[in-house]
Amino acid sequence: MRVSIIYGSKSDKDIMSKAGVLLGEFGIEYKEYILSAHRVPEKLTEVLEKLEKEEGHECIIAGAGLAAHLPGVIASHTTLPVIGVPINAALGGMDSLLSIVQMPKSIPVATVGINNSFNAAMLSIQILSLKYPELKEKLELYRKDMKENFIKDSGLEEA
Ligand SMILES: Nc1c(C(=O)O)ncn1[C@@H]1O[C@H](COP(=O)(O)O)[C@@H](O)[C@H]1O
Repeated sequence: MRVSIIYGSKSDKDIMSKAGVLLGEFGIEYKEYILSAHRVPEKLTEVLEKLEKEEGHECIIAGAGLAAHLPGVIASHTTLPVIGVPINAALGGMDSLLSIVQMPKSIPVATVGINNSFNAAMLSIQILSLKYPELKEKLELYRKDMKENFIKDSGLEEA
């Protein structure tokens, strides 16, 4: 099982790398690519073709800031699920959020919160868990631990 993490500039790296950390914890193979629909459109098409057809990637996480066309353009080239991460490069990230979430009918991008690449990874894991039962088990365990830790940390045990 493989996931691609694609982002528009090396300036997005710190935010987007958090997705890889979570995927790694779940034992999911991933590859990071810095690609831009605006700056290297031909290269983007080339890589997309390869990652789906030759490398068997099953889900794509795509992050970009400013006029964030990258996730939408990626979605237009593939039927793999694309999860968009709006990045705060200006205007608090609102420009990017709106660019990513407001896709025209037929080409959706599942959009998470601004800078929330962690949730993008989580959603990709949930999507893959439909196909891989061992992943579903790990997710259920993750949720159980999260709940227990929340109860412990917030003092709810005593309540
Ligand atoms: N939105 C896009 C695209 C695209 O959509 O193709 N390519 C780069 N970018 C974004 O531009 C911002 C500034 O990039 P630089 O820091 O390289 O100038 C980054 O957040 C990147 O994702």
